[in-house]
Amino acid sequence: MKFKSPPVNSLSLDFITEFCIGLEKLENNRECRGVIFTSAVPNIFSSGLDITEMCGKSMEHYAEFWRAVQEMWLRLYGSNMVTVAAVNGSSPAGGCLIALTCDYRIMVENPKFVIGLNEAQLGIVAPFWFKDTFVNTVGHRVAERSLQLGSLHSASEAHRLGLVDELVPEVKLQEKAAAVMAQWLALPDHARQLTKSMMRKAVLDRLVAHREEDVQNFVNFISKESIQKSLRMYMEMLKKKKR
Ligand SMILES: CC/C=C\C/C=C\CCC/C=C/CC(=O)SCCNC(=O)CCNC(=O)[C@H](O)C(C)(C)COP(=O)(O)OP(=O)(O)OC[C@H]1O[C@@H](n2cnc3c(N)ncnc32)[C@H](O)[C@@H]1OP(=O)(O)O
Repeated sequence: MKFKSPPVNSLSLDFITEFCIGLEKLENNRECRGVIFTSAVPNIFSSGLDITEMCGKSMEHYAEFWRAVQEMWLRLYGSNMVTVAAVNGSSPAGGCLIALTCDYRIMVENPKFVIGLNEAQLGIVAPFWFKDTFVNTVGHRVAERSLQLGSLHSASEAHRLGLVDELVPEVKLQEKAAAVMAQWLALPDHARQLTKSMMRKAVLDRLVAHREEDVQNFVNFISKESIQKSLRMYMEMLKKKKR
C-alpha cells in the first residue's frame, strides 16, 4: 500500500477512511497474506494526523475524526496479515504510530529523515494506546523519555533505540521489505496469527473497552482554547519555516 497524498501524506479523515477501506479489502482477500506500507511522496512517509482536522472544527467533527483514528489503529494493530513498514521518509507522530503498529519496520538510512512521537512538542498528549504501542516496541524507559521530550529521532538513533528494526540504503528498501515479508510468510499462518494476537490482545482490548471514553477525552482536550492556540501556533510555525 503506497501512501500518495501530497505534500506530506497527512492523515486526514479522507485519507484514514480510504486506508481503512483498503486494509479491509486486503484482510478479506484470502490470497493476500501480507502488506508492505510505503510512501509515494518523496522524503515523507507520513506527517501524522492532519492538524487541520483538529483545529477550528466542531465537537462532532473532532469525535468523528478520532473514531476514524481509533479504527485505523484497531484494524492495523489487530491485522491477521504480516505488516511491514518500509519507511522512506520522515514520520512524526501519527506517521510513526502507523510504523509502530506494523510487525516490522525498515527505514531508509538518510540522516535527514526523522521519526518519533513528538506530540508533547505540539502541546498535546499522545493517548494511552499510542503509548502502549510505543512501549511494546521499545520498552518502558525509552518510551517514557522519548514521549516526555516529544523526541524526533534520526534514522540511526531510531535504529539504536529499537524504534526501527533495520536501516537500508534507499535503493535497497523494496528488495529488503520483500525479503522480510517472505521470511515472515514462510511460517504457518495460524501459528503466526495466534502468536501475534496473544502479544497484542491486552492492548487492543483496552481501547475497545474504553473507546467512547477515549473519544470524549480527545474531544474535551482538543477543544480547549489553550490547546487550539498551541495547534494554531504550530501550524503558523510550519508555514513560517518555509519563508
Ligand atoms: C489527557 C489527554 C487526553 C486526550 C488527548 C488525546 C489526543 C491528543 C493527541 C492527538 C494526537 C496527534 C498525533 C499527530 O499526529 S499530531 C501531528 C504531528 N505532526 C507533526 O508534528 C509534523 C508536522 N510537519 C512537519 O514537521 C513537516 O511538515 C514535515 C517534516 C512532515 C515535512 O516538512 P517539509 O519541509 O517537507 O514540508 P512543510 O513545508 O513543513 O509542509 C508542507 C505543507 O504541509 C503542511 N503540513 C505539514 N504537516 C502537516 C500536518 N500534520 N497536518 C496538516 N498540515 C501539515 C504544512 O503546514 C505545509 O502547508 P503549506 O504551508 O504548504 O500550506
